[in-house]
Amino acid sequence: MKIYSAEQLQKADSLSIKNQNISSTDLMERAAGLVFNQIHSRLEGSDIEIKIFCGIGNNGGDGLVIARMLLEHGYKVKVFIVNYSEKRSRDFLINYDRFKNITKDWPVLIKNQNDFPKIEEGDFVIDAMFGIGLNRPIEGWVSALVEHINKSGAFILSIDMPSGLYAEQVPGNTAGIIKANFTLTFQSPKFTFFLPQTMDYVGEFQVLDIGLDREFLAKTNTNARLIGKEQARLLYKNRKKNSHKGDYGHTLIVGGSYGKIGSIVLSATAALKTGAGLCSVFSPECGYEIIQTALPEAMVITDNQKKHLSEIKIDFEPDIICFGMGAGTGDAALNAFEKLLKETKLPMLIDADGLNMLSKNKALLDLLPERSVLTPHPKELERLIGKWDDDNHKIKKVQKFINKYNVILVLKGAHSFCFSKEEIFINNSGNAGMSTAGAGDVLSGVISGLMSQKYDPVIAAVFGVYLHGLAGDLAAEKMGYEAITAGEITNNLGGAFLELFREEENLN
Ligand SMILES: NC(=O)C1=CN([C@@H]2O[C@H](COP(=O)(O)OP(=O)(O)OC[C@H]3O[C@@H](n4cnc5c(N)ncnc54)[C@H](O)[C@@H]3O)[C@@H](O)[C@H]2O)[C@@H](O)CC1
Ligand SMILES: [K+]
Repeated sequence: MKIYSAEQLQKADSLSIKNQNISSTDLMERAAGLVFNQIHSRLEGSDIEIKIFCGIGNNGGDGLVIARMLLEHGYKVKVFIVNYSEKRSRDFLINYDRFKNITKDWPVLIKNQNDFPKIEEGDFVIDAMFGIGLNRPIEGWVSALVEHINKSGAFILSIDMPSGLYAEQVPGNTAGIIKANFTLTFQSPKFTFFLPQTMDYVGEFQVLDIGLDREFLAKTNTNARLIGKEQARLLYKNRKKNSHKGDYGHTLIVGGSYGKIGSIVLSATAALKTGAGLCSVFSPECGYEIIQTALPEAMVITDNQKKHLSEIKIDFEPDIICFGMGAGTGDAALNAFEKLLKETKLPMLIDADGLNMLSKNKALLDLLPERSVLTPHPKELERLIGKWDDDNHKIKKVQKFINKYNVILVLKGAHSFCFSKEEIFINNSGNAGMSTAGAGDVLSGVISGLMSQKYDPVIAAVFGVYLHGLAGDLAAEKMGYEAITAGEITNNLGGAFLELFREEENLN
């Protein structure tokens, strides 16, 4: 799903009005109608009082239409107009009058702190103060009102976006942003819904398709795209009936050190469970029995050194080399890595201590084979590219880095971001139970397994991250978050492939 910018959505908005021969008021009615349906289907006529805070632009206009529809369906509604300026939008004014025409309980104007209403824990609040039109931080008493709402303990539903949040940029100051429990957003999720600094303001979100101009949306390129099941399914490559293990490639996993052999076992298992035809593991000598016992399907080659890597000698050509898990960053391992980089042109995935070695010796970055995949978590990224001021700055730095070294970078997080030169792919699978030791090793194995099957490195990264998250979601369904271990993610990879093609039950 493409993630459009506020500017693109505004353009789509005006084009739709022109091409569909409707007024902007009609479009507002349509958008608000979809919000009403969602609320109505959940509240089912409940007699709870709904407090709606409307701004004076079109987000506020949406709020007024929702208020009218709720009132017409018998809900108890109290509308407050956050009257921060006299520049009311045309559609706000039209809907202000329409609302006043159907009730004697007219909206209450809030003009300063003295007008704040009482909001209690358990209240239901709709936030329709600001949407994509916000172009500067919320200040003064409006910011105090946001705090007042946030502190109330009420359930907060934001319309289009939490008021105070921008669509693309992290605000300099996070005071004055609504902390929503749920956000119903129009046409496209907004980029800030996925950034670590701002995602917590959004709560859960749902996208409502308000039918903006299809042609414009289809031909408009976006900087970022959200990857859910529908998008991931399209990335899957069928296995042919007439095939053998050689058709699915040979993954070589290189890493491990004394006490950290488990990491490469996890990666190798995940590569095989993702469909690699063959998998070899290169480890220090101490890994030999452990790997052969834990994973009889893998072949094992060992270093001359017992406890750490020192020289990576192999007498075959794998399809992908996955390097770094549990390898440590000692001089011997660093030399072995440097020699490997100098000698190979094979596609590579670099993870964990492989990334730390690159950070320790930046000259090695120039030796990376083209379109290698790097999979850092935030700390590893910071070592690699240096500190950043905020999430937008971080993204700019990553983009500069991947262009300079011609690599693909997966930044792991609650929503992992896959950076390619062309686009950012934001992953929408996975859960907090996956924050567990070894989950990253499994991810490297999954992506390597796909690369060995000749998935393009960008697709392998995007698809691998999605599958890994989906396997974690399946694990969570069976055992809850806390009991998920890295091995459980791997155990659910098969289920994740099946889940990709399971049709959702249509309850409508
Ligand atoms: N673009 C679309 O696709 C559609 C938009 N709709 C609604 O319209 C919203 C956008 O409406 P608007 O463009 O009127 O803008 P908003 O309602 O988001 O903001 C109101 C106005 O306040 C002013 N403003 C910005 N920052 C301010 C600040 N810090 N303090 C005081 N005033 C400030 C701006 O001039 C802006 O026009 C969307 O978020 C959505 O809710 C829907 O009605 C349906 C279709
Ligand atoms: K809002």
